[in-house]
Formats: sequence, structure tokens, C-alpha cells
Amino acid sequence: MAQINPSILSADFARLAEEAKAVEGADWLHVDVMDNHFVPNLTLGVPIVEALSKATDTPLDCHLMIEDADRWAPQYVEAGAGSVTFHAEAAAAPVRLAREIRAKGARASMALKPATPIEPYEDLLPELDMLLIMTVEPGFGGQAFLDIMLPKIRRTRELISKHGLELWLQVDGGVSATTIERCAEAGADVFVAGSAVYGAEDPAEAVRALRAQADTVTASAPWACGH
Ligand SMILES: O=C(CO)[C@H](O)[C@H](O)COP(=O)(O)O
Repeated sequence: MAQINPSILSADFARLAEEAKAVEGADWLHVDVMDNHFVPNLTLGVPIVEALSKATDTPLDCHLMIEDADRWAPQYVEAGAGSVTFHAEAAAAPVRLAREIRAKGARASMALKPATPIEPYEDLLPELDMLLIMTVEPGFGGQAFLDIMLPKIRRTRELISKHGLELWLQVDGGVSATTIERCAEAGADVFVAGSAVYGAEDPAEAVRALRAQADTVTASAPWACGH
């Protein structure tokens, strides 16, 4: 089954609790943490994640687009995140960090910017619960999907299969009704969607429609693990 994670980057930040409730039924709520250093945008931090985790039953999938991930990521687990994604480009000790996130009780995930290849990280995959392939340059919602990322998604799926891992493969950026099937065909099974969900008249229905569309592909994929 495909998972759809609405990105609150496209929500109304003055009504975050209501916006979180508007997508209950989604698998996870994707929370974009940006520090204006790793990416040229600034969003939210630990106190808001803590408040959001109390405001919704949907588990939080925190995507840290921040420098010094080794220092900050564990604090997002303590704030209530069920999954914490750090960037490979921002972590000094990714293995130690993934182990620390898992030891604190959350799923550990690592993200790759578009220009970062997967191959140097092959041996780290067993340390992770999810790998995030960015399909836009991180920093802003509403950007056009980068088709040139499809081969990387395909190669990552092959590595996951080769090692027999139950690693989730997430894509983030420009995911919509127009692009989700291409991502699923390439091997993604977790889809972050910001503007395609929060820009819709009925965000909960947009989540259902995207999931159904992705499932037309993932349901018959040899690697689908039914999570
Ligand atoms: O991480 C992100 C940007 O860095 C966002 O999650 C992503 O861009 C979602 O927005 P959209 O679906 O509108 O592209």
C-alpha cells in the first residue's frame, strides 16, 4: 500500500492544528523544518513540533532541512516525532545519528538532495527505516517535479531489493496526480505532497485520491510489502 504524507509547508501556518486535522486519514503528517542555512527558507522548530504532536493523532514525519543535524535530530524525537529524517549532506555521523534516533523510539530516515548520489550510502541502508529522495531542490513548496530523479529512485529500489531490506522509499517535491504514478513505477512507496493536498478544495479527499492512484502501481509491484 502506498503511503501519502501531506506536507504542512503548504498549509496555513496560522491554523496548523486545524490544518493537521483536515488530513486525518493520511499516513503521516510531513513537517518541514528549515533553518535558513541548509536551505534558503525558515519555517518552524522543536516547540511547534511538540505542539503539533499533541494536536493530531496522525504521526509526525519530521524532515530536517537544517545544519548540525547530529545535534538537533534527537530533540525532534523527544518532541513527539514518529519518524525523523536528516540530510546526508548535513550529518557528520549518519550511522551514529540513525542509531540514536532508533534508540529513542522513532523511525530513522535519511534524505538526499537532487545532486547527491545514493551509491556512497549503500552500506548504510540497513541502519535506516526510510530513505528520502528529494525530487526538487529543498526549500520551497510548489516547485516542478524533477523527472531527472527517476533513475535515482529506480537505482535505490534495486539496492533495497538486492539487500532484502524493508526500507520505505519516500519522494518529496512536486508530487501530484500528474507525477505520482511515475514515482511509484520507479519504486517509491511513500509520497510527500504539499500543494497537491493543501491546494485542493478537500485535502482529505486529495489524500485518498493520490493513494488510490499510487496503489494502482504499488499494489502489483514485486517489492510492495503491505505496510
Ligand atoms: O520539502 C519540501 C520542500 O523542500 C516540501 O515537503 C515539498 O516541496 C512539498 O511541497 P510540494 O508538494 O508543493 O512540492
